[in-house]
Amino acid sequence: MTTYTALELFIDGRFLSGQGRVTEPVFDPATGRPIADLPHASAADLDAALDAAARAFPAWSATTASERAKVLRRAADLIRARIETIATVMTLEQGKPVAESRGEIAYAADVIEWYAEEGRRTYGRVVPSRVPGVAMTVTHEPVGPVAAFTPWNFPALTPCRKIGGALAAGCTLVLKAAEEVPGTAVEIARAFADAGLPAGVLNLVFGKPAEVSAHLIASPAIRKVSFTGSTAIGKHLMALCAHDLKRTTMELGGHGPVVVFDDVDVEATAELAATAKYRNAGQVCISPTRFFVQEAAYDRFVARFTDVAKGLKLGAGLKAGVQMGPLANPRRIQAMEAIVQDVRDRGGKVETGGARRGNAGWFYAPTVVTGIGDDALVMTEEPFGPVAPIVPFADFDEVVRRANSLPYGLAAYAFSTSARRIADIGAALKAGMVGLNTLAVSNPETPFGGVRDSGHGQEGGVEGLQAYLDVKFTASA
Ligand SMILES: NC(=O)c1ccc[n+]([C@@H]2O[C@H](COP(=O)([O-])OP(=O)(O)OC[C@H]3O[C@@H](n4cnc5c(N)ncnc54)[C@H](O)[C@@H]3O)[C@@H](O)[C@H]2O)c1
Repeated sequence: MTTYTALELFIDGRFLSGQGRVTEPVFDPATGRPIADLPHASAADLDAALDAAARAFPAWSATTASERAKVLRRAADLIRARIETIATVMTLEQGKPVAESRGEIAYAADVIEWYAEEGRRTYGRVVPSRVPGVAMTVTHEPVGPVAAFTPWNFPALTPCRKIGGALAAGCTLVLKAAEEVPGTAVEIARAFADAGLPAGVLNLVFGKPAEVSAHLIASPAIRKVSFTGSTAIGKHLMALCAHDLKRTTMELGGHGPVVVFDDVDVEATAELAATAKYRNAGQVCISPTRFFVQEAAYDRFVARFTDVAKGLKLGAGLKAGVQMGPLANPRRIQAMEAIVQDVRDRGGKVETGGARRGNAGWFYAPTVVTGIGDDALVMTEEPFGPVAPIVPFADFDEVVRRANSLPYGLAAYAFSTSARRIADIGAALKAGMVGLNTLAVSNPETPFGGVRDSGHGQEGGVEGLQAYLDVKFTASA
């Protein structure tokens, strides 16, 4: 019997159980059955978390960056030491293959460690003065208590990006993690508590998303909001933040174009693309999702991509050898059914998949669709699931126009052996992250974030730390 974890809130340094609180069930997406009850924070709990974050802020922001780094590094080490436990919890609640869970958790620990180090390098600068006798400096100060909202697709990495950046900068945090995947967030909070993080610096709450976000963002204590999720909710939260001009980081949806020119090794590129597309069952904001393949390479690309899709082993993520798990919630199943029905209604072709798999759980077959125009739903709406549209193109200018035609701008990719062409398309693609002859665009050291409807602000890299810092110019005579 595989064990899950005790679900609790974490407020002002204390773990609080569901006793006396409203709860909601958490499901195993591989079976569709409930595995635990999640306590919701009451309004009083949310106020306690806000109060704790506000009270802890003066002392935590005054702690030296190197002292903060020690706590962060200890938390990263504890997360690494507990990787098997946390990976099991994550796979049980989210569904992804346990090898993917392990990889994500190791990466999350690296992110915390990176922020610990980078926090010690927030130097500011001395500016050559125009006014004799007046010294001019630019320094950075933590923005204040932060409210953060994380989704269900990366239950460890996304919270750790926000926790790492905020804490390293000297901010305190109230985190509302996704209700689908609370166990991983609780395990992360335990690692920070065990690492000696002072009470109130990190608080973890759950509840009805709309109610919790409205409550937290309305608090004058909160000075910054960091959200990862859909564009529609991001816009809604920004409107709430406008009231008292809270700073925001918005990491929203994307629909990553992949442009494949006909001079590449077609089969190898198709294998790479398909493997990346179906990772985490396609529930990745930087997934390669709109495949534009030059005409001469098109048929071979579709054939090899489809072979990879057909060969993937589906199943519960804890089973050995499983390459793709279930979708994280039934909403994604409905979304896949709607976009594939739209393909059929338009006379498009389903090369493989196009249906649910199995009698239990939320499995959807790895799917490839062709024969559609750029106005098909699957081409205009982020699939956020295992459905891959592949369409042909003729020339450079045409494909640039089509790849840039959506309001999104998170990740974009291109493959060619021509150095000139790859440089040209890299410059032409409108996105916050561009992969040229690679699909790997996420590292702790590099900025992660989008443009236009994909949001603004970065997590990761120097920029990810600056997101939690205000700038102060001082002139001193
Ligand atoms: N950028 C990402 O990494 C990412 C991750 C997960 C989901 N998404 C987007 O979400 C869509 C599907 O996910 P969904 O069905 O959960 O969509 P959704 O829009 O209902 O929710 C997206 C996320 O926001 C949270 N949320 C919803 N309403 C909220 C509110 N009022 N205040 C604060 N948080 C709120 C949810 O708990 C969830 O984690 C996808 O199509 C994708 O665009 C993006």
